[in-house]
Formats: sequence, C-alpha cells, structure tokens
Amino acid sequence: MKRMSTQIAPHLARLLPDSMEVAADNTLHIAEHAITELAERYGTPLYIFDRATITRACQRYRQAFQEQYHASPVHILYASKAYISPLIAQLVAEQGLGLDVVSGGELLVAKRVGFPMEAISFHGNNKSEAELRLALQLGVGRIVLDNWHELERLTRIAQESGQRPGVLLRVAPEVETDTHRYLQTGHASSKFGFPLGNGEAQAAIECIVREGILHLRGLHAHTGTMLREVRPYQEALERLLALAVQMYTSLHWWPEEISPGGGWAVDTPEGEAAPSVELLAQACQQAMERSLASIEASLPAPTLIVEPGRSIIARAGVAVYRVGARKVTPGGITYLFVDGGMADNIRPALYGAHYTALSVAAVSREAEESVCVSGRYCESGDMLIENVALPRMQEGELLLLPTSGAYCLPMASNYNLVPRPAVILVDKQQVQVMERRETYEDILARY
Ligand SMILES: Cc1ncc(COP(=O)(O)O)c(C=O)c1O
Ligand SMILES: N[C@@H](CCCC[NH3+])C(=O)O
Repeated sequence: MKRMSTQIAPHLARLLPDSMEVAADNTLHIAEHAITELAERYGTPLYIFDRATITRACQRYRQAFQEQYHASPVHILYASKAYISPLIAQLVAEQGLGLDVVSGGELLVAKRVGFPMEAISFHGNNKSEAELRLALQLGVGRIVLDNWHELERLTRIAQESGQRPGVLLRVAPEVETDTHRYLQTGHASSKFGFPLGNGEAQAAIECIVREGILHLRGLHAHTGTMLREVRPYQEALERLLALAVQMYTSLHWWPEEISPGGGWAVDTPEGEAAPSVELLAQACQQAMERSLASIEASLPAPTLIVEPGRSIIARAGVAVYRVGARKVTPGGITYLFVDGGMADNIRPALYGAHYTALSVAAVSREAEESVCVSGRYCESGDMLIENVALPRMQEGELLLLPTSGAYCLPMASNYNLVPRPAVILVDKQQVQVMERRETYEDILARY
C-alpha cells in the first residue's frame, strides 16, 4: 500500500476513513480490502464503515474530556440517530460510551445487544405512550422530557407502573447557532425543549420536583449540529446552570447531570477543518468553572453529558456507487448518473450539504472534467454533488463519496420503491454485513 497523502490532496485525504489506502494498482482499499472487490461481492450502492475510525473517534472523545475536563465526571453518549445498527451499538458499548436514542426502534437495537440501559438517554419531542412504557420496562437511565404533554404522559405511566423513572428536562436555552436553519435547535422558537424566557422551564422543574413522581436527574439542551464554535456550548451550559441556581434558591433542587447536547462539526469537502474535540472539552471546563465560581452555596458540579453523533461516525463511512450513464446537456452540464441518490442520501437536497467524490479505480488520475453527480431517482433535485472535478468516468466504474457515515442511511427511504443499500463494517480481519441489501420481496411484503 502507498501512503494516501502522496496520492490524494491532503484536504481530501482528511475526509477518508483511517484505514483507507491507495494500493499499488492505484485503486482504493479499505482495511486492506479492495473496494472494487467489496462492490462486486455486496453490490452497489454500498455503504462501508471502517471499524478503526469509529473506535479511534470514541477514544479521542474519551481522552479529550479526560485530559481537558476536570470539573465533574463525564458521560459521552453516542447519538445513534447519526447511524445505528446492532454492530455499531456493540462497538460503542465496548468503547465505554453510552447511547442517545430517539425512538423505540433505536432503543430496541440497544436492547438487542444488551446495551447497559443506565447509560442511555431517550430523546424526542413526541414520544408515544408505547415508547415511554418500553423505556420504563427496559429501565432506561434517563428520559429527556421535551414538553408538558410528555411530562403529563410519563407522570401518569409512572404512577400506574409504580416506577420512578429518571428524567432530564430539555430546555430551549435561547442560544443562536451559525448553522443551516434546519439544523438549529436551541433558539427561542425551536420546536425542542421547554422555553426558558417565558418561565416554562422553571415551572416544569417545580412541577416535577413538587410532585416527586419522576426523578429529575438534571437539565439538557442541544443547540444545533455542524457547530464549529464553542460559544453555543458555553452559553447553553451557563444558562442551564443559572437556571439550576434559580431552582436551588426556590426549591432546594440541584441537578446531578447537565448536558449541552451534541453537534460538533466535521471537516468539509471545501477544506474547512473541524475544530478539535479538545477545544470543545476545554470550553465545557471553562463554562462549568465560571458558572460554579459565581455560586455562593457550595454545590457539587453536575456530571457532564455530551452527545456526539456526526463527529464519531461521519468520516468512518463511505458510499460507493456505480456509474450507469453520462449525459451532456445542450446547456453544457455533464451529468454522471449513479445507481443511488437522494433516497440513500437526502442531505444535499434537504440541507444543501456538500459532498465530494473520488474514482475508486483511478484515484490519482488528473481531473479531466467537471460533472454533476446525479442519482437515479425521478427528481431534478436528485443531485448528490452539483459540481465536482473528476477524471472522465465510464459506465460501470465506481465512485466513492467520503463522509457518508452520518445521517445518510438513517434518513434513507424507499422512494420510487428502490431497495435500500447494503451496509458493511470492515476491519483487517473481517467484513461484517451490518444491513443486508433490501429486496423487492421486503418492499412488497408490506402491502
Ligand atoms: C439531542 C441531540 N443530541 C445529540 C445530537 C447529535 O448531533 P451531532 O450528530 O451533530 O453530534 C442531536 C442531533 O442534532 C440531538 O438532537
Ligand atoms: N439529520 C441532520 C442532523 C439532525 C440531527 C438531529 N437533531 C443532518 O443530516 O445533518
């Protein structure tokens, strides 16, 4: 194998999984498996996850917080909405991380692998009665309450079952973030959380504490995703702690746990590097220190919970498509049609997210043309990449899209009744099928 840095521009190499290399024949390999062979064996579109990259990302989070954050104990929960399968849940548990789930489905994946339930936070803004009952039955560590309806629903279920579930109160901390409008979650008019400014968060805490039916373990906020600044994390922590002080004064209630959520950015194809996780850990340390120093009473620093999703899994995953056709329009646009598209990756259409692509078999060949990588779906907006420079690719060649590990498959659909792709997890020893390719039988079985 050759070092990738001599074959691929450094800003592109940084987007690839740790175990990806360029072989002597100039084709891409992952964990010593030729991508061309994996595509032959498992078909395309194929999503490939690199075990080593995920493991290191988990370790990096743990180490960064161990070294930079000393104010209180820390729990790192992997946000499974970014991508989950039983194998990923197992891997994350082996690395000592907990899990953030957002539905009964994600919770059942955790259950299937015997994930420690105490290490799970159950999120969502409209958890059903059945989902709440499931969480209670499984003994989930904390249910994150989003609104009054959930509070009432869970209180009733807890009374009926005689259990006292642990809960966090999700607060909309009124913190602005510099990210796509659809990715902002902590502003005053966010759909998530109890508003802070109008006193609802305070009233909810009072209600839970006075009733004593639920065990209010702490406070939670999540301000957005693809965040490159530490400011929203600091502001969220400071506002949550200020709220805690207010509630201590009025109720003598103090949180055991506090969370500024997840949302840390990853490197972009445009060459914008994500700030380090160490920086995030330092920022949390500063915010906790500052806030606690301003409190007169001597109160213990709450355990910190962080919930990274994208920054654990995005770079570990690549999508491999086969080129089916090319078309040059009279207007001069060259389309490269691939066998997947918006149904396995809605992010470009939904958020205008940018991806880049490499030719699997001709990595270091000079770019010869600018193309629009377009999917197979019946939508003009089905463009995975509007404009990317590539060597001239022919029908049958393989195209690889880096940083496809987060929020592509979890948002995949059966649009046009196309079966969903196969997903594999690789390391040097083995290739494991995480999700078999969906079949027409699977699709028809639902009718
Ligand atoms: C409550 C909560 N926690 C954590 C995350 C994970 O975000 P990210 O994948 O950007 O780290 C999200 C998603 O935005 C979220 O809504
Ligand atoms: N699905 C989004 C992130 C939403 C995270 C959940 N609040 C994305 O692709 O970036």
